[in-house]
Amino acid sequence: MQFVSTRGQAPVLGFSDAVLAGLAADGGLYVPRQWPQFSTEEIADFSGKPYADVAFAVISRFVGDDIGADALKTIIDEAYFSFRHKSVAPLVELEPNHFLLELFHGPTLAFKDVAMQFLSRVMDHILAERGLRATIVGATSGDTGSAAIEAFKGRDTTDIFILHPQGRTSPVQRLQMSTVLDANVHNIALQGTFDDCQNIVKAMFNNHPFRDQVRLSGVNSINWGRIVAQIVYYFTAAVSLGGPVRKVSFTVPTGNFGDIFAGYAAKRMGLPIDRLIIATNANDILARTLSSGRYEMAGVHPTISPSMDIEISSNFERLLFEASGHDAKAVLAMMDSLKQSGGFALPEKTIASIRSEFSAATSDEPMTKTTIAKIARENGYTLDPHTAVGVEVAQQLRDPLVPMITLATAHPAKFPDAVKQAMGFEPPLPDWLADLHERPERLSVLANDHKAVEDFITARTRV
Ligand SMILES: Cc1ncc(COP(=O)(O)O)c(C=O)c1O
Ligand SMILES: N[C@@H](CCOP(=O)(O)O)C(=O)O
Repeated sequence: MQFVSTRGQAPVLGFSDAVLAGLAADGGLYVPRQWPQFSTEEIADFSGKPYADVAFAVISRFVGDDIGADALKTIIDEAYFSFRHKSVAPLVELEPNHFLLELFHGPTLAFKDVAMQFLSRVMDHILAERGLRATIVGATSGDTGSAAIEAFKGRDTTDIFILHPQGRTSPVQRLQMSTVLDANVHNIALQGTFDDCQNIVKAMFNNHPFRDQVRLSGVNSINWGRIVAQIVYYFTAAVSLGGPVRKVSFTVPTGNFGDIFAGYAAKRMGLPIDRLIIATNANDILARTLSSGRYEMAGVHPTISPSMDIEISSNFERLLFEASGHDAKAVLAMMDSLKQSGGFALPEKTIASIRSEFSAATSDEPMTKTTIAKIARENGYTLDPHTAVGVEVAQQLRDPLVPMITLATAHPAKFPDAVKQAMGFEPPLPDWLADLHERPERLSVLANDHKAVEDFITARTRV
């Protein structure tokens, strides 16, 4: 399997090299040159199989010969062993023909665990085989960081540096990161927004001498190794509702577009999906783009769903590449315009292609709070604020005849203040995190300055 950059100017890589690279050398994102295909019979055969077996079937198509089948199987089995639900990603019926895909049964209570538990083991395997160490960086609005730190803590092959926007995560999210005191873990509270954190991460990848010196690698969904693991649950969910014979739709609370892009990938691989619905919070750049055909930055506002407070939606670049028929020149022009002027117009054919598969809508702050309260009252289910954005949008746009699966991306206990505002009480943390607020913290506050972050990393990495 070969991976190409969305900007067309970086070397074509195999799976292991694409995973270690994170971001392509030309600033683009790696995507498979061709989508592996599953026949209707192969998809039907996933029915009733353990999650790890479906994961192996899907992921091995992308890995090719880069990792032996036995080693890959062990990596996948170990990755999902730590999940507290035997199905890993169970479906719960919320209302007739509307289901929640619970993705928060991993160690840090968010969907990021599904990919991160896999990615840390794959990276460890590749680095150990090559006798190398790497410096891992990541930008987080809260969940990627905690999942990455949990997955990489204590590993011999990596030092991990996670940037979060100071004061803009929930306290539980911050503590899940800053109370991990392993020597290879470094938390940076950046004086800026999530987009500032992400820009610094991308700038470090684009600083080639620095990138080579510290052997930089990334854990955000710009890394194909994240997306590949997220494709799996689209298959397991659809199959348990009658797929591939019956089409289903998905609504995905969206920020960086990694999760919904994984759904798009599943569709390209043969999974019959009717609509992919992008659910945005008040930071609605993607909903505006679908309706106007222009991607236009307008400033990020803090919301009660902070993990989606994002305006530079990185993986949208992957969709632009696909929807423009792999036109890397057109993607480069759009990304240049975004950098220069904060926006770009999508070519008519590209936006038409996107609209043929995706819809989008917004749940603003009052709507999200009302949805949390209403679903608790009428359905007896406590939603986290990100999932509530998804549920509200699914209810706005769904076709009642097509099963709708809304991705439940986090556990409500990660966002106690938001849930309390809506319902009047705080959902309790699970037992293993009950003393989180008493644990000692370690983090470093840094200015929103690319050079300061590079200096911090250079002084601490053990590559
Ligand atoms: C709880 C939660 N929901 C939704 C999202 C949005 O997912 P994505 O960035 O893949 O679009 C995030 C952050 O990524 C998140 O942490
Ligand atoms: N919401 C994310 C932002 C980063 O997204 P990623 O999927 O690209 O890692 C977070 O929780 O950090």
